[in-house]
Amino acid sequence: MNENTIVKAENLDLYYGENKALKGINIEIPEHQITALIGPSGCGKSTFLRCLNRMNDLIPNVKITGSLLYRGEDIYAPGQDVTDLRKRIGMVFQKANPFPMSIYDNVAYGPRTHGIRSKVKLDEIVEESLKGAAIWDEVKDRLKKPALGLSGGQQQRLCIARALAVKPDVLLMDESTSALDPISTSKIEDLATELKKDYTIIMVTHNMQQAARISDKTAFFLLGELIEYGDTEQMFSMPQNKKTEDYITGRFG
Ligand SMILES: Nc1ncnc2c1ncn2[C@@H]1O[C@H](COP(=O)(O)OP(=O)(O)OP(=O)(O)O)[C@@H](O)[C@H]1O
Repeated sequence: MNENTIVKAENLDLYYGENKALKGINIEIPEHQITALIGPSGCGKSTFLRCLNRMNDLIPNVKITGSLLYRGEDIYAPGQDVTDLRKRIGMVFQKANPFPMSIYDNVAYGPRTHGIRSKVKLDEIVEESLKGAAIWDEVKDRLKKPALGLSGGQQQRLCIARALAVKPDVLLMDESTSALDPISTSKIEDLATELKKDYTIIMVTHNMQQAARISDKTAFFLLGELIEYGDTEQMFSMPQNKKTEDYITGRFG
């Protein structure tokens, strides 16, 4: 295993009932980089992402075989503490999903769940997380106002702040900009680039330009298989596989 590998899958298969959605995935994802997962609809990108913090546990009839390691630790080990795993591997979804409560309480929610009660400490975490998500200046005077009153782009950055508040190690982003306008998208892209200093980011995107713009590594999935994985620059300039080339040049997908 490379020394900077944070996530490693070996022969990972996933079945939804009879349907095999991931087929023998082998990948080593490095820390402090942005890894983009690309591929046509239904090829298994979100399924793979959800394996990493065991979001698939919530779906009935899922069977997983092979191995999936996070910092050398088996994500699917019987004794795995899933709450703790999800604290370390946080997720931001496609659609912003703030809780129907104040901006402050949205961000303080995770730390409170993990037992932090001190107001001074919570104030500090809320400010730090909102700054980390590049939304502090826009909301600092309305922290007690409902989060649902924010614009879509602001709500998504709030969700990123909420994810950062529990100090995760890895941030999973599932098409987190697909519902946003170009300005909000560009803010979140800048943010992701900024955040990789402190976090590892693994993102699903349908936007090829986005993958090319901000990711360091790209993984191309097709029908449940990982077809090609490597440095983004190399993949977009000189793909090794004909199927990758066809996809990134827009010949299918
Ligand atoms: N909850 C589920 N139950 C059963 N099958 C599912 C479930 N979620 C996904 N699948 C199936 O698994 C396969 C992969 O789906 P997945 O959502 O991972 O693809 P994707 O590449 O993320 O697609 P998209 O880009 O459209 O989000 C598809 O055949 C899909 O129908």
